[in-house]
Amino acid sequence: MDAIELNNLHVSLQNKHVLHGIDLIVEKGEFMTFLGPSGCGKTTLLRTIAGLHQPERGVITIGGRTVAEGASGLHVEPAKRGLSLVFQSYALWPHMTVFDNVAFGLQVRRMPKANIAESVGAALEKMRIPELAGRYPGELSGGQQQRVSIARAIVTRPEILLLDEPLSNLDAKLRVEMRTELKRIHQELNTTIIYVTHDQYEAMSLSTRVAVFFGGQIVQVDKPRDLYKHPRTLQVAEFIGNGGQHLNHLNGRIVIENGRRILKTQIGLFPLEGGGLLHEGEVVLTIKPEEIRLSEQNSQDSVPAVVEAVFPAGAETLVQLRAGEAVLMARVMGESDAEPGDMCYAALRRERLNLYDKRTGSRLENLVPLTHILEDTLHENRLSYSR
Ligand SMILES: Nc1ncnc2c1ncn2[C@@H]1O[C@H](COP(=O)(O)OP(=O)(O)OP(=O)(O)O)[C@@H](O)[C@H]1O
Repeated sequence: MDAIELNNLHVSLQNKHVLHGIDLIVEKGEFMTFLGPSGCGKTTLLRTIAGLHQPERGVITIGGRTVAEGASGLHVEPAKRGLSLVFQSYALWPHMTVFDNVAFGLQVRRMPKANIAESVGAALEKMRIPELAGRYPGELSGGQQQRVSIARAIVTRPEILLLDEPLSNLDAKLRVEMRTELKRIHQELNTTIIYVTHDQYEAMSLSTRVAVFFGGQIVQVDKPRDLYKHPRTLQVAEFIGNGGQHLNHLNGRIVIENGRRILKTQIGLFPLEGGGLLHEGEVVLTIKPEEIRLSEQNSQDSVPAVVEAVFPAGAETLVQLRAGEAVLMARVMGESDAEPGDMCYAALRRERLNLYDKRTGSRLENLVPLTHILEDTLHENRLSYSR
């Protein structure tokens, strides 16, 4: 059974229409991340699932049970939805010890004292902080407080754990540490997790699937690697992976010549395979810097290039190339011995190129993979390409 099903959810807050028709199925045991820029509605959706907001339209089903319905006004209260919510701000009670903070939810449920002690002990153990039981929140570091807030959320053994940017108040080192902990907790508890973040790295490294939000809508739901390989829109492509930093964009045009569709770009001509966009039109070709390989050898998939600049950055080196009329950024692992002025070939991974309709920003899914570049037309192309 699916853990959560959202059907055509619309949510307004103080007369502001924040969520515009959300459809989503979260499967049992998933680690689903809501990813998107600030203000796109991720937290609002999380809180609506938790029962802190009521949708004006649409239906929320948790474990097969309808817990909210806009049309009828049905609203199951948060405590009866079988889920726990962890806030960015930890929200611990300062006047209570760690033990009492974690025990609170069990005391409310009138669990016998001995069982409470056992459950709290197990939750603190799971978060690797049993020695902190007697301390007050004010005596803890940010990372320790966040561990306590997660212990408090898992102590009731919820079916579903909702985490709202739980790592955003932690410093970089603690974030890495807690990310590892969250992955472990998910594997050990096998709980369904919904996680809100605007950090692509967190989303990619933790999730089984990622839902990408823009402007109150979900624009793509995919496994991290599929999202990375084939963002569905240009907007998503720019947001994913380094926030789109250095993503190479090439303007191009699809033309039909002798019954064949040809993509004309500043770096060459590409014959196209597949369906989609049957007419001629303006497109954008995106190439990730890590998918350009520098080579001394020419090949079917490479274009001649000149090194313009080299930017060593420790674990990787960015190499700026000029290919035809275009500037391309390539990312090379480790050090590179390339030097400005070097002639080389930029080999492209064809299956990783993405083509987008320039007008709508949508990916032309059926037009990839591209077949090899027509080398004999490169020269002609440079002369004839015009936007
Ligand atoms: N209580 C509220 N009343 C009115 N508008 C609100 C309220 N809460 C959020 N909003 C608005 O709803 C929109 C979505 O906010 P939300 O907090 O869900 O975004 P988010 O994607 O989680 O952003 P962030 O990453 O900054 O937390 C924003 O434009 C915000 O200003």
